[in-house]
Amino acid sequence: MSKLFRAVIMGPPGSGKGTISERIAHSFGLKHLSSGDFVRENIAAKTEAGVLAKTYIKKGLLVPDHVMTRLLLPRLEEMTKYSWLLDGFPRTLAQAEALNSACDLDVAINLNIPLETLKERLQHRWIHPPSGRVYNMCFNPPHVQGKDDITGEPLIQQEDDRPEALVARLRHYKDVAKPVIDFYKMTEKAKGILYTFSDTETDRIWPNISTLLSTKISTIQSDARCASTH
Ligand SMILES: Nc1nc2c(ncn2[C@H]2C[C@H](O)[C@@H](COP(=O)(O)OP(=O)(O)OP(=O)(O)O)O2)c(=O)[nH]1
Ligand SMILES: Nc1ncnc2c1ncn2[C@@H]1O[C@H](COP(=O)(O)OP(=O)(O)O)[C@@H](O)[C@H]1O
Repeated sequence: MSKLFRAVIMGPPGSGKGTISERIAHSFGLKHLSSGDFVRENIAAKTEAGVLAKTYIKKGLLVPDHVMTRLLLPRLEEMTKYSWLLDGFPRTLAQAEALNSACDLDVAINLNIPLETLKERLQHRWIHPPSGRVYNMCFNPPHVQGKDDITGEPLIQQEDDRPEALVARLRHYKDVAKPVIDFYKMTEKAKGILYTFSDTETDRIWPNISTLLSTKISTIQSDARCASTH
């Protein structure tokens, strides 16, 4: 049986995690797990964690680590038979440590995108909340302006995508993300899996990520074949 492949993708708001995660899931057959989707599912299901998470999200805050970890780790338990890409978790050092003790990661992708690019992108981002589909008037516009391609339902712009809200979000992101990046650079078990990609265009970053994952996944599968023949 080929060894499973596990990866996380990290980056500031607007850096292209969702966009690139979809391409990775499609190209490599990995399950795309989004922490934001898990949060929304729990809110919709009115679970204890969901009700608590909602109070933080309404204030534009991150959900506390113990709530997020309690919400996410059991979901990963259900995925032990799958290769997956986790998007939106970890966002803090405590989350990175909890994930590291729960499972072995093969790759941690870090997107390093300039502030001006993030502002530009988020000003033109429109989403279809029920499905989470993401559009951008400059990058991947909907067929009909303001309407979701699949359902025709209205698209919205998120409150915290406004330029003035973004500055605060980015400052907070920088504060919490640096210890996570250092964790993947230095921790014995985790180090050596961090790959950072810096550019302003997803279409230039994508070939490099695709090459990295092709190499990593084929190495894991050939190692698994060798192990099974010995
Ligand atoms: N102009 C342009 N827009 C892009 C590019 N890549 C992605 N976008 C668009 C898609 C979205 O409307 C917006 C942000 O992309 P994503 O939603 O994939 O970013 P991410 O998931 O990191 O944001 P989040 O953390 O959910 O706020 O920018 C690009 O290379 N050029
Ligand atoms: N790993 C996480 N740790 C803490 N809060 C999280 C995490 N992932 C998602 N959330 C919460 O859920 C909200 C929605 O997440 P997401 O859909 O990824 O949107 P965004 O990150 O762009 O705000 C976040 O704003 C945050 O409050």
